Amino acid sequence: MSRKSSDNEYTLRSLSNLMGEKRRNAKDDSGERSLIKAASSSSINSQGPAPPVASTCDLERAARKQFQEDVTPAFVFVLAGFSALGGFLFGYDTGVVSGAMLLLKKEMNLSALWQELLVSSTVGSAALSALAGGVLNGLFGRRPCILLASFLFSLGAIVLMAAPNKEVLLVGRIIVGLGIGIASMTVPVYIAESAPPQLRGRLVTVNTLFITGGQFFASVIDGAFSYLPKDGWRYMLGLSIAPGVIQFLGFLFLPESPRWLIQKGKTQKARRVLSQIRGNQNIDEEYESIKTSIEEEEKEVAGDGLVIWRMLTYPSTRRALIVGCGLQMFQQLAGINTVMYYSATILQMAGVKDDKMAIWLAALTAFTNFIFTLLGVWLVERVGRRKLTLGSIAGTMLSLLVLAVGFLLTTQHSPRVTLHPTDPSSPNSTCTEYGYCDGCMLDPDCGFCYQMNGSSVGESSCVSVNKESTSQASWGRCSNTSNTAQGIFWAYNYCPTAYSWTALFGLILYLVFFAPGMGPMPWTVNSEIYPLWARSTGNACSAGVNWIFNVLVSLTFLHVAEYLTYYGAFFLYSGLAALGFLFIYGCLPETKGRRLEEIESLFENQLYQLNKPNSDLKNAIRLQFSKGSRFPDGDYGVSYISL
Ligand SMILES: O[C@H]1[C@H](O)[C@@H](O)[C@H](O)[C@@H](O)[C@H]1O
Repeated sequence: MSRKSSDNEYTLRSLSNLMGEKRRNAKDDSGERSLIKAASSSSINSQGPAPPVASTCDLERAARKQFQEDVTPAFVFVLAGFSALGGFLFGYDTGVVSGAMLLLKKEMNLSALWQELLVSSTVGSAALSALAGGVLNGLFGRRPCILLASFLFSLGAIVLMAAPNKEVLLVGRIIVGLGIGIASMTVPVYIAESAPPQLRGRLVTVNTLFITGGQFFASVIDGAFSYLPKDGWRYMLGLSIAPGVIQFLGFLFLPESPRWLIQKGKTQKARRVLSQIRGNQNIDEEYESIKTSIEEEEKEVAGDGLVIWRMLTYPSTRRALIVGCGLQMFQQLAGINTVMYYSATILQMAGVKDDKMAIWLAALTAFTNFIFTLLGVWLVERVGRRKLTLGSIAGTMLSLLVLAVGFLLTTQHSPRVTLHPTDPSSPNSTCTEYGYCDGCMLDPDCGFCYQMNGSSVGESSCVSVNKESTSQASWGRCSNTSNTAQGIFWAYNYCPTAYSWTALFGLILYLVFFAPGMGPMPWTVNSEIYPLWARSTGNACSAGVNWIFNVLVSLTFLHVAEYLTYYGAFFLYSGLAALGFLFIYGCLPETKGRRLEEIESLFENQLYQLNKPNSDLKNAIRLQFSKGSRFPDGDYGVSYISL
């Protein structure tokens, strides 16, 4: 018998067992029951074509529902929820700092260098601890790492809340960063290793939903506490203690990953944990398959040396590592954090004049990012990782083009500077020399002060910005924000033109496309593509790459914008997203519905595997149920029954 037909037979047997199981469990008088019965009898009776009693989609839906009822005890959701608090803290602590900084720089009189230090120290230490997290995960397991991360989050929150000076603040931000790095690489792995295959993508993606949820919550807290006359930043930075402590307490009771336990030879404990997280399911088959694959892995990759070195030596893990790190790199190169950071300005450009609104507008952007990540949670098991990521990066690339064209149009229609007064406080200021708003707005020391004449820009000047608060000029008509009532406006970082709305349109389009795919998929895919022996190291490297490129992109954005102008910067990001598309198209296989132990094989002969998701199972079903009737194209998400 050929390999292919024996595979099909195996799949059919699994299908028929599953259906048989369902038949035994099915309740009287259920429509689904008759579907399942018909399916199972035709599976067992493979003599000739069965009558097309029901569409394959109905069958699949029925099977999916029944199967999920059978195998998904609530415990898995509790476990994923507590773990994803790590994602929430990642989002909260990276998001809250922008609002806190507005208050801190006034209260502590922070120089630009200190502001920069307080923001990037967290991302920098996250990069280091993500890399170190690989070793910790391998040695001590996932649970102690999550406990450590939540301890660091809570400790960091206390230090930040009580900080008497900027030096202590810096220590607090570094501690929090160490927590973020460890959580960012451990949580997806822990969820992926505990979830049943048909829910794995969805549950890991929930972690990114929590990241964007944390960012949204942070922006709301920033808005709310910005009204406090004093010490608002202490609440902003300290609030993360609550989820940190909840996660810590929860993880005192949650179990270690069963796969890590099996790898360490703690087989009894592993069986206990598997039974706990699989509820009434028989765990023997899953346990044996994990154990066998670990034993095979150990035989194949036996040897000393650093794991990273062994990963680079084996073609399949090398490819997986390239795919994982590449995805994370392109996620950041597509400019998500720049776009989010710059969103308030983009919205102001589009005509929102009230300065106090800026902080709430940033919340709106974070909310869009959050809501569309939810779409990703819904889509990931329906369309699969590959299609979702490809669609997302293609849309991201187009939206970046729209943003670039929007900025190009605003540059081309940049208003003239009509007045050139002398700055009384600093007569040598170069601001007043700019001829057009465009040059003025690219200079970080200057802003554009203008009067509206109906719908067009009237008298205008370029003057120096108030260093304390960029929402007003240091002198003249725009040094008093109440002048807006008389039609006098201050534009810092942007130029008012009739085309400004195009950038807003680009921003929304960007988030709609980025959030469901490029936001979560790099994390989700990385949690599943490495074999167990390489999983901690693989995730550590790819999370490290994510953080390193995060720092790089945010630190270089203003310089890039200065050299290439804003539209040039967005054209550049769009080009990078196009490269990302080619990379993903060429390298990312579909992992949906497969057991973690099967996924390594997808990287063995990449070209063959890329477009072959679940084809054996599809063929099997097609053979059994659809002779003579059309089997629609596409992936049905039936793969979870390929036991
Ligand atoms: O997946 C997340 C998410 O997209 C966040 O919004 C972003 O700030 C992070 O950098 C990214 O890793």
